[in-house]
Amino acid sequence: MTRDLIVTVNPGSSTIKMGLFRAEDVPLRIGSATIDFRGAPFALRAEFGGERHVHPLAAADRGDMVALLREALGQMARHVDLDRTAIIGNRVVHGGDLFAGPAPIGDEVFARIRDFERLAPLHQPQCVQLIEAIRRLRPEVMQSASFDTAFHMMQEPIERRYAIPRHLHDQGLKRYGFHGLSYAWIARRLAELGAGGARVVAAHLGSGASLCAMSGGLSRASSMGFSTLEGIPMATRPGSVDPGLLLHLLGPGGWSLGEVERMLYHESGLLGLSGISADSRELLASTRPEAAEAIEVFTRRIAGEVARLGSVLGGIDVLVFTAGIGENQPQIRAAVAERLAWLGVELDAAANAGNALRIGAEGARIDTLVIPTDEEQIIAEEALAILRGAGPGGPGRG
Ligand SMILES: Nc1ncnc2c1ncn2[C@@H]1O[C@H](COP(=O)(O)OP(=O)(O)O)[C@@H](O)[C@H]1O
Ligand SMILES: CC(=O)OP(=O)(O)O
Ligand SMILES: [Mg+2]
Repeated sequence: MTRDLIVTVNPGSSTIKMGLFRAEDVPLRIGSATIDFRGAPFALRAEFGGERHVHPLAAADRGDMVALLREALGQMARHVDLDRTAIIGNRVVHGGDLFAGPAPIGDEVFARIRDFERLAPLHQPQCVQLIEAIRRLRPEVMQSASFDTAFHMMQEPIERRYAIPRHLHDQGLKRYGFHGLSYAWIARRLAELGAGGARVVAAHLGSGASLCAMSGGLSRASSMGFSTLEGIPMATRPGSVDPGLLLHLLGPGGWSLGEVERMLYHESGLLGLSGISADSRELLASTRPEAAEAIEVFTRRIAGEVARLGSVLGGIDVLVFTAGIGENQPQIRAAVAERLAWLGVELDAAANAGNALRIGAEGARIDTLVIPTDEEQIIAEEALAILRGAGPGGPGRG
């Protein structure tokens, strides 16, 4: 049988997004499926050949990834023959400094991926469970890992330093940055649009959110650092907070480490600020002042980070919005743009309302773009490179 399919698996904080590609010279997407954890029962939203399907899933618990994945693959197999799968490409959020590119997942690489579980507790454990579940369900299929951190490894070393004692940096307590697969896609699209040489700040605003300064198609700085907590507020994460606040909770406040961790990963951000919802769509639809306040903190912090990243680049030519919120929420883009008018950001209201590619006003000093991200395409291409033995790899390949 010809094995001509690539399956991609992208575990995010609120969804697992899967892609199906035909292994041509450039992998061609033939379908998508998303396991959505927002709302019960869990559902698989799929699209094959332009047709959309919603399959409710019986599995009600993220804890049993084998059951969940078995069911999801079973539903997908109604649309496509999964026995033709040549490789499954996984998004792995944290690769530390060990992986500058994709790697085939053998025992050694898998062990290294597991070492980073504590550093990305919202993502890495789920990703480890998925890799294990695939090994159980499809042991004959090769798996590859595509790392969020890899794209940022080209940053100048000084960008990756915290102002803490040098020996801690040497132990790996440094800034890594995430959403690199998304930024790699954005960098490629910018090159296609003739903006490959521009000084760019890209804002990936999804459930997790970060910004990246890029020039020459490379990452120069990121708002996220050591873990997926730093930077701007997110759906349920606060972004940067004064570390003194955490010391206070852990000391005089009497909180346990687990309680602090839960607050930081699950109870803060838009959810914590509003007390209403982690979903920006619900906050924009709400008339409650707490909802407006949450959106305002979010947009102020995004604008502040754009300005900071601009200082790394020595100026900004292009501002890019991407991911769930960045691609679909004109009000949020408009509020950020308004705060950056002094820098030369100005939107065309109609283009912004229509989520157009070019949303900047004619003649504005900074071009503002909406570029839909495609992490799955990057994962599929890296998986194909691994399959063909051309991937750069990490330690202990295979
Ligand atoms: N039309 C939309 N479709 C999906 N998500 C949207 C839309 N509009 C806004 N969003 C926001 O985007 C977020 C999800 O973004 P996404 O990039 O898919 O996140 P993740 O990959 O982290 O799960 C949701 O929390 C929601 O608030
Ligand atoms: C790194 C991260 O926060 O990812 P996501 O936005 O997919 O949750
Ligand atoms: Mg995501």
